[in-house]
Amino acid sequence: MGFFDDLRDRIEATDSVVSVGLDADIDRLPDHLLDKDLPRWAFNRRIIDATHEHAAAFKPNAAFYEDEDGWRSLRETIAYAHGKGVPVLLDAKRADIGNTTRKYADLLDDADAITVNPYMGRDSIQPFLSREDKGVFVLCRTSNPGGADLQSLELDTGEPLYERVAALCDLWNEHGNVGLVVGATGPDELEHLREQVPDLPFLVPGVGAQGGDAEAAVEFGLADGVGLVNSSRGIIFAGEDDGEDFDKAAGQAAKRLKNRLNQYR
Ligand SMILES: O=c1ccn([C@@H]2O[C@H](COP(=O)(O)O)[C@@H](O)[C@H]2O)c(=O)[nH]1
Repeated sequence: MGFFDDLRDRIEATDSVVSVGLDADIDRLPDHLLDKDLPRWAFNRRIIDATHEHAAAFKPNAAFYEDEDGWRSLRETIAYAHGKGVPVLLDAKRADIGNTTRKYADLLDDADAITVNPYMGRDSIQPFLSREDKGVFVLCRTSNPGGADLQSLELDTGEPLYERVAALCDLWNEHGNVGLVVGATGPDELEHLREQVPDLPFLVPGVGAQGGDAEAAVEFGLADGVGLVNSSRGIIFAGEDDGEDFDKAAGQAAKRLKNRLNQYR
């Protein structure tokens, strides 16, 4: 079974396409966790306990773990999520010359899927693509305000660059393990891309804190029912205070998002 088969099973089991983003920003963790050995791990464990029944996947962003304690926290987090039966997508946005990417691809020894950057071309992500049982989500049309600066540049064929990325990803999808990252903040682009590549599942970030379009995320993000709609801060920092109940607030937020998205499935 490949990543997207596992994801389909998980979506069916939880009746959810929610990706819970584990962006465990050390500066936003409740004070009472800061004296723990690994505060980010302590935080994530409680978030996972509170949200896993609503989570089709967990998506830690590597940026929040890139120090010694961070990597230990991330490894514990991934193992714990797996213990709950939840796939883990590492949002790392990696790629480099092939020799270097071969090392980056070791990240997939722990995680089930990864986000990658396509702008160095196929060889720069080939070591990820070759991991047939792992998912590879390629940045296509990102959710940030500057996403259009390069991604929407018109090529000599008249198509925007992000459409060329999507077309290439369709070609590179030899093992059925490729998806695209397309932000919920660009519903028109989501719609065009779904028409262009009907078989590629999307990871759709940008609902929640970034104010993206949840209906479009679901309508166009899923390929034959498979895809992920991510919220990070809107779930894990849903608790407004610094109190003990931060995990309860996260569980409620994950359930609310699941129900909201399910209206459109
Ligand atoms: O286009 C993109 C690609 C990745 N992201 C990442 O998703 C989460 C979104 O967090 P929120 O708190 O829900 O805004 C975060 O890890 C981003 O780096 C994205 O937002 N857009």
